Amino acid sequence: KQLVSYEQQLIKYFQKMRSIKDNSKSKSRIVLNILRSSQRKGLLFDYNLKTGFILNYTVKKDPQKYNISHEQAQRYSLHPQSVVGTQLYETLGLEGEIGLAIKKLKEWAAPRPVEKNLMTISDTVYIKPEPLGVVLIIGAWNYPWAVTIQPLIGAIAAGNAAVVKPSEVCVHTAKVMEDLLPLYIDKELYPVVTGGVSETQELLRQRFDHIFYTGNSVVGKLIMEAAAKHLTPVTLELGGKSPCYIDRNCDISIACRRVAWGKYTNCGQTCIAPDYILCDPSIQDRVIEEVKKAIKEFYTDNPKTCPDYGRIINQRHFKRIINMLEDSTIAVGGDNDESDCYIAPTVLRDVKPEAKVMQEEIFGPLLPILSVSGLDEAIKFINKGEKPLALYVFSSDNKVITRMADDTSSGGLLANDCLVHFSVNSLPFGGVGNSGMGCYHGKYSFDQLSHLRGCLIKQLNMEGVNSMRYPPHTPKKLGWARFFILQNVDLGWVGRMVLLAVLAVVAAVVLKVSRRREKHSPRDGNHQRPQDILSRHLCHDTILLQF
Ligand SMILES: NC(=O)c1ccc[n+]([C@@H]2O[C@H](COP(=O)([O-])OP(=O)(O)OC[C@H]3O[C@@H](n4cnc5c(N)ncnc54)[C@H](O)[C@@H]3O)[C@@H](O)[C@H]2O)c1
Ligand SMILES: CCCCCCCCCCCCC/C=C/C=O
Repeated sequence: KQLVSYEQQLIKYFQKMRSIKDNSKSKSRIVLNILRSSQRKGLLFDYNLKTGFILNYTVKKDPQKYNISHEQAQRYSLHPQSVVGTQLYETLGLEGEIGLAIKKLKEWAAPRPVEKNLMTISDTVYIKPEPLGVVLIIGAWNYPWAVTIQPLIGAIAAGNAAVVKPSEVCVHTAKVMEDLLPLYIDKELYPVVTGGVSETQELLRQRFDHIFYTGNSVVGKLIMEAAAKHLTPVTLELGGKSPCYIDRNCDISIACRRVAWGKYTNCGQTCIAPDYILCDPSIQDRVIEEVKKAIKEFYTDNPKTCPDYGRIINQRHFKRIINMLEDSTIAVGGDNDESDCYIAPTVLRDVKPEAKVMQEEIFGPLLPILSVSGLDEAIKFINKGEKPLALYVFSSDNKVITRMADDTSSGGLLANDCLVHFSVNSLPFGGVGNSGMGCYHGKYSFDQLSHLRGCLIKQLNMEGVNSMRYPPHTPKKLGWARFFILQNVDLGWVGRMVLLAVLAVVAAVVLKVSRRREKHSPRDGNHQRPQDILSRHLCHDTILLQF
């Protein structure tokens, strides 16, 4: 029944949409105008429930079609990962996010009651999440589905329209996205705009209600600058060098297998890949041996022919990464082939902080090891740099983990593993400082792309209670105000009813008493403390006890 009514609403809505004349100047302005007018119709929320079903249906019930896009992607080298790997790292998470949004949407979108003080005890006080309007989503190339569609799920759930701008670097994925998305979600509400820097800049000249950008920090600053012109809020999902401290006191073999997985997945082109290892020099050789073993276990003796080992996205990035090898000592790997954008899983030993590889985010399969004398020095080193997107610590000693958590700051912190926090949708995902601002995943995406509107609904009765805030202001009234405002209450349902009754009586009595006194005394005469009035006219102690 509900779906039929959505259907009817939609038919009416699209009829109206079609009648909107295409008279705007630029393409992006047309898109924005359409989105704005549709957003105002207030139909998005209902519509999105249905969209959610469709997306879910597509993913879960039509795997053949779903897989074809991956095979197609693979055929055109859309993504430098295996077909299965793409699903594991990219679309599995999306399925989870869609499922969660559908399951929780009503709960997330419902008004959220908040704590009240005595002043507002009889009012309805709540937060009402509402759509922001039109969101611009600018994706990056390294996990083009995950980092573009995941924010889109949040935007849809929160009732926004969204312009999706996939990265031009993964040119074929962008094309597939442009072709496929309109098959599943409405192209008028969620248009895909492809193109490079100039198209993105043209989009950025328009006024959006939120910009969700994933990419590097340099462009992040440009995005923020453009957004500032319209006071548009931004979410910046950036990168940086994510440190990995391996404590002497840990199972080095397991630690290194997990680090190798985190580093070499997608050929190191992961925003949260462990960028470099910090460890005591006494365990360096062991670390190298164990990482080497893990590389062989995951990618065979010849990673170049292993379908699970990726390639660097393009030759520009290939050259950038190879240049970083210049002043460091290779302990494992190092072989490469420019024509194939191949760089073997590589470990660098005894790396100095001044080395080239330590000057910027690596974003490739190089794993430098730097010596530190222990936890203190590791913390010092980490705190000298920018706040990273992820921070990894491997130790069997919980005190080491706690100290690392207490004495550093980063977007996320993971102990004894790598990457997996990205897949926990109850955790906020995002950076801090140079690694970004804002966060998403699960409910955090919904909240990030909603306006959390504070609402207080009062009735027009009980005016007596308000006299304490109306002029003339007197110390006596201030005393009452202090009493009513500073006491937060959470009495439960029964307690609230009792308190309400008591307050009504108090208010009535106080009002009556003060009116009688005002009749008999000058305007700013003897001040009496509220407590005195109470104790004289009511059973003071009983009331305080109830409070
Ligand atoms: N925090 C995260 O979730 C996350 C995820 C993936 C990647 N990253 C980070 O992203 C970086 C890699 O991505 P990238 O920046 O190479 O991706 P990219 O080159 O694909 O750029 C990202 C987006 O910015 C746009 N863009 C590029 N230059 C622009 C300009 N001058 N003006 C306006 N828009 C412009 C592109 O069109 C693209 O859509 C790494 O630093 C990585 O750590 C972060
Ligand atoms: C039981 C298997 C769980 C596998 C979970 C894998 C999660 C890894 C996530 C990788 C990161 C994907 C998106 C990254 C964006 C940044 O570049």
